[in-house]
Order: sequence, then structure tokens, then C-alpha cells
Amino acid sequence: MMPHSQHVLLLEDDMSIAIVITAALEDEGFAVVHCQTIAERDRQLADHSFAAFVTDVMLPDGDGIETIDRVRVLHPDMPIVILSAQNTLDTAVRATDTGAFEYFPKPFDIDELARTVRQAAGATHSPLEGEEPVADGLPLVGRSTAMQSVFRMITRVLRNDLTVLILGESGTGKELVAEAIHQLGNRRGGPFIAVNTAAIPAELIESELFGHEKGAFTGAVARHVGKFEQAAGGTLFLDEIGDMPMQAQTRLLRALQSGSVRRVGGRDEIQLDTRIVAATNKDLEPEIAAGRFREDLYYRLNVVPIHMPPLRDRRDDIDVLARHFLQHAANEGLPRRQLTAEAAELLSRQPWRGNVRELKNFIYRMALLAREDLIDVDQVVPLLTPEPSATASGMGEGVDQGEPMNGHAHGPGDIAVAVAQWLSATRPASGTIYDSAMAAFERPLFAEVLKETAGNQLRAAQALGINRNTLRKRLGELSLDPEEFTRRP
Ligand SMILES: Nc1ncnc2c1ncn2[C@@H]1O[C@H](COP(=O)(O)OP(=O)(O)OP(=O)(O)O)[C@@H](O)[C@H]1O
Repeated sequence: MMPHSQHVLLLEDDMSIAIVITAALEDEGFAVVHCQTIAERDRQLADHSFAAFVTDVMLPDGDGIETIDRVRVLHPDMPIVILSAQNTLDTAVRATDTGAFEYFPKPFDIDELARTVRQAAGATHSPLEGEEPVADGLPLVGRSTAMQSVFRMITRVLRNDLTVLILGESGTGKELVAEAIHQLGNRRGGPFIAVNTAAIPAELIESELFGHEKGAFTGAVARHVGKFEQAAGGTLFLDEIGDMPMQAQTRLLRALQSGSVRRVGGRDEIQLDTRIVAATNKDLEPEIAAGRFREDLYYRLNVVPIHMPPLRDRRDDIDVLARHFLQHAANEGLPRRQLTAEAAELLSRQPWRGNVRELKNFIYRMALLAREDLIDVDQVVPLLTPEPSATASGMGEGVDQGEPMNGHAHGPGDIAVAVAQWLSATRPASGTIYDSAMAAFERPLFAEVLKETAGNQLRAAQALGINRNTLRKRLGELSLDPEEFTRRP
């Protein structure tokens, strides 16, 4: 077989995509051989070798990943680049596990693809190790570009033990990502031990993490094996790492540096065999500047950072998450519900300050309380302002108790009616409804709180939980004069 050193084989059944990719690869100096089916691919590969192979996954005659073994048998060293419209973590992992050089979820940047093929064709190919099957159906969903980057980062750490630091607001899915790394990675046969470092009293944290010997301190009536040792062969997930007390940070750093731990009151060094995944919802840089977080520990942990964007910055995910949670709620025995496109659209415009956790709790509540199985906007609106009694508790297993839900409100009808009246009376221009509504809501809210504090802006800002300068600025913008409230009527 004569190698066609500058030929690339492209398997893509969508002609318009194939044309664009061919043009970009030709610009990179390749000649492209295009085929549209797995059968054609196999015929080409039986007769020729190529500098690289670019392949789609869903093809008219089968799955491009499932049949990739046949490609590997014929051309074990040919770099493979996989393109996929199935933007799930499962596909990302399956693609990576083929030992592919790179995986591109669609839509992708054509120039980046062409550059990658150039790199692949030039590289001595060293596929990622590990061709074992992986657990599928992991419940980490998302189709936004941001989540695609998260999936890609996850696939990069599955076949190594690098320390991962997951950063993001509360409820964005940090723990779920840590679990995915464990379940899909090399250490899935071992335990996954999660420790919320913020929830353990400072004086107990060292013994919790590192263990203690009998009699190490008052109350240490028996030997205790710490979380590090419990996680041997598996993964230790250190949550809320930004809240760890200083002394424990020092011990943790020492453990990471030496690769061993010593139980409190013990003499033996115990070798560590644990992958560390840490997470925090705090911005660690200001914590370091304020002297509350050790900079050297930060660098030790921040080997592979994974950023979980807040849900409001990846609104494309809301619809798929909502449907995913409805499905889960049904699997757990709640009524099986569906959302109309308009209701899903309304959900995708909500602020979701509690992120995915808040959305999940909302969906479970909706599955329970909706009047009809097909849920439309009119059923969603009243639920967006829940009654205090309609809390997460007692609403099925899947309800996440981590955070309060989107808050206390009047009876569900009140605000919904006010909103409907306001909307029909004001009719803000399309594209400005959200901002106008927020401004309309803020005005009476600020007035109410200023009334309570007799015009005292500092106390009002404290009560609202916002910065005093922010309050002053917003009052100016809303033309609200705090002087008006200095004397109660
Ligand atoms: N992408 C996702 N797909 C499906 N479920 C998700 C996703 N992200 C988060 N969840 C669910 O949302 C809830 C909150 O997620 P998780 O506990 O992982 O957040 P977190 O960032 O670790 O929060 P905290 O900082 O408060 O600990 C969980 O029930 C989790 O299963």
C-alpha cells in the first residue's frame, strides 16, 4: 500500500458540511477523498492509507465510532478526528476512548478543525490509552458550547490522575462533574469519597481527612481512618475547598506534596493512592490576596481547572435540562409531564440564580403541581412564584435539598396576575420585556424596603442584600428619592 501522505479521508454524509470541510482542508494543503458511507470508507481504507481520517458519527449505514475498530485494524497509526452532532458527554467519551486524535462537537470552528488535521497529520500519533467500554447514560446533560467545553475537559482527564479543580457558582453541577470524572475514568473500580470541607467543624477537619490514632486527643476513643485513606484506589472529592481552615490547608498541601499522609497522633507515613478533585464556589484569587487561602495550595490543586458557567450564561441548556428532569421525575413516580415549546422558552428566560439545582427543584415541583400533563405557559407562571409551603421537602427523592428554592412569595396568583396586567398595560417593545419588568419590579420593591427603614439607605441595602453603592445608583436610575421615605406617613 502506497501512503498518500497528503491525502485526508473524509467521511461525512451531509454534503453541505462536507463541502465546507473539504475547502478548509484544501486550504491547509491537503487533497480530500470524500465518502458518505461506512461501506465506502472501508473500501477506501482497504486500498489506500491516508495522512488522517476525519469522520462523522451518525452515518446512513451505521455508527462511525462503533465501527472504528475496523479502521484501526487496517491502519493502527492513522490519526482520526471525530465530528459529532450528538453533543452528549457519552459521545465525547466514546470518541475519546477510540484513541481519536481529537473530537469536535458540532457546530465547530472549521479553521480549528483544519489546523487540528494538519497537526494530526504531522504528529507521531499516540492515541490515548484505555479502550475499555465506559459507563453510558451519565446524567450530565447540556448542549451549550460552554458544556461542550466541559465535556471535552472531562475526557482529557479520564486516562490520567491529574488533580482537577472545578470552579463555579453553587448548583452549577460541580459535584456531578467530579462524579463523572470518577465513574468514567481509570479509577471507577475504586471508591468515590466526597467531603464537604465547609461542613466539618475546623477542629475536626484534620482528623476527618487524615484520620487519627486511638488516644490522639480527648474523645479519640478508637482509631479513625481518614477520607484520604478511605478513597484509596479511587477519587477524593474535596468540596468547598475555599472554606477550608488555614491549618488544614497546610496539612493538605503537605499531603499533596509528599504523596503521603500521617494520621493525627500517628507516626507512620501512609502512601496515598487517591485522585484529588477539588471544587469551590469562591473566587480563590481574592481569598489568596486576603490571606485566607494558601497560594501554593492553589497552584497544587489548579492543575486542570474546569469552569462551570452559571446557568444564565448557557441558556441553551435550560430546555434540555428541564426535559431531562421531567423524565427523571416521572421515573421516580411523579406524573409524566411534557412542556410546550413556549413554556420551555419561558423557563429559559428565568434568572435561575440557584443554577441547575434551582431549575431541578422547580421542575420537580412543577411535575407534582401542574394541572395538566402538557404544561403550557399559563401553568408555569404561577409556579414561578411559589407559595412558602410549596417547598422542596417531601417532593420525591430527586429533589435537591442543597439550596433554598427561588424564594418566598405571596400566593402564587398575586404576582402572576400583577405581571399579566402589567404586561398587557405597558406592552414593552419586544426584546426589552425582561429589563422593563425587572425595573418595574425593583421600583416598588425598593420603595417598600426604604419605607421600612425610614429612608435609611445603608439599612435598606443591608436588608436587600445588595451593595450600598449599587442601591444608590439604581435609585438614581429609577428616579426614586430616598428622602421621600424619611418620615413615615
Ligand atoms: N448538567 C447537568 N445535568 C444534569 N443534572 C445536573 C447538571 N448540573 C447539575 N445537575 C444537578 O443539579 C444539582 C446541583 O448540582 P451539584 O450538586 O453538582 O452542584 P454544585 O455546583 O456541586 O453545588 P454546590 O456548590 O452547592 O455544592 C444536582 O442535583 C445535580 O445532579
